[in-house]
Amino acid sequence: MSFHRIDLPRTIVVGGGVLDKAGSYISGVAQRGSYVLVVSGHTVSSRYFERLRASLEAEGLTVGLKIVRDASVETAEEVAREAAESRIDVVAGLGGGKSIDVAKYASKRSGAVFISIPTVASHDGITSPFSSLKGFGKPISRPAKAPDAIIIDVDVIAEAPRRYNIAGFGDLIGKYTAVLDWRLAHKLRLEYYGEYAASLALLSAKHVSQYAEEIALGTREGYRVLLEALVSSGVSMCIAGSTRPASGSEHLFAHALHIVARNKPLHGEAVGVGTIMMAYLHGKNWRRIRGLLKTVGAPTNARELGVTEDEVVEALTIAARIRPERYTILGEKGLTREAAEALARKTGVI
Ligand SMILES: NC(=O)C1=CN([C@@H]2O[C@H](COP(=O)(O)OP(=O)(O)OC[C@H]3O[C@@H](n4cnc5c(N)ncnc54)[C@H](OP(=O)(O)O)[C@@H]3O)[C@@H](O)[C@H]2O)C=CC1
Ligand SMILES: O=C(CO)COP(=O)(O)O
Ligand SMILES: [Zn+2]
Repeated sequence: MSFHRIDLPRTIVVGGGVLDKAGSYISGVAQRGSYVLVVSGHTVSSRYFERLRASLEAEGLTVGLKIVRDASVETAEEVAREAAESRIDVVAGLGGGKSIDVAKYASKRSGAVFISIPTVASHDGITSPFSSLKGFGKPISRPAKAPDAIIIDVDVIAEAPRRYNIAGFGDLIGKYTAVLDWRLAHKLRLEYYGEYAASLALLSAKHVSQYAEEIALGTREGYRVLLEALVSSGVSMCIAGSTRPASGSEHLFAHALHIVARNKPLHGEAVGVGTIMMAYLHGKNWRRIRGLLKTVGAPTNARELGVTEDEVVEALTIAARIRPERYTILGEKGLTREAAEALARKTGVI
């Protein structure tokens, strides 16, 4: 049997106000005197960094801050270099997917402990052992490491703009088609397929679908369900050893749209709309996917995404070329312009 290694997150703390006790929760992975580099964005660091710093310093840790604007390969390499040169013991990602991906990559490259502290429920990179970076004209997924600790303050998540938290629902709905694509690649290309990882990813999509109305209301219960599902979808990537269970043709569309769109939608928003169209191509109930997205108030068409019809069609035609090694329902050559336009019209995306 071929070698397959699974690294899982070690400690997960979820609850109200846990940001102020972060230092005590990471004492198992970082000793007193350790140097912690917090990687964060402008908005998030101005709101939450001082609270995090106080809680870490209270446990005898030394704390620094690195503000990042993007999750490009260049930024991730720069932070990794700084972390290695300054002999950082712990890298903590505080923020959305961008900050967490850069921190995760830097911790892997520098050999530091990695702490994931999401401030929005917008993506499942919270737990995944991969960093999705932008570079060389297209997105790339780099192996990084599963978090040594994840600290999720539900009060912070509840304060985040609703649009970001609803995007997390879109990222999760994407697992319906991601898993279909993975099975297809297994059948047509004999690609490794793990039933357990696939089932776990699918479970996260089903779980949030069942609670769509609760999530729409923005209740504590709704956030709890959303966060549980994001964490377990990330675990499915740990188990699979790739992002396959969580990323298929709907993600290729989202990545392509990120490249061509002038106004870039959120990752999870684009994934949600991609899922409607890819479910149609798979012969599945795409109207149900659209209905679920509508229930939570997520975008379901180009106008709501803030992109043009032409950008949607363009993204559909280049999607298969974004990651040629990842076989999906889009096939090897992808869609012609005519087929792309017909698909987007048929599903009401344009
Ligand atoms: N590694 C993986 O497996 C995965 C990675 N991803 C990646 O994650 C990214 C998507 O993540 P997403 O979070 O949508 O995007 P970003 O991290 O790009 O954006 C999040 C935005 O929300 C702001 N923000 C975060 N928290 C708060 C808060 N509490 N209050 C107010 N504003 C807040 C941030 O501000 P600021 O930055 O200014 O602080 C930032 O502008 C994509 O690059 C995607 O590829 C997605 C899924 C899985
Ligand atoms: O977004 C992801 C899973 O939700 C990660 O997938 P990618 O490999 O497409 O970057
Ligand atoms: Zn995603």
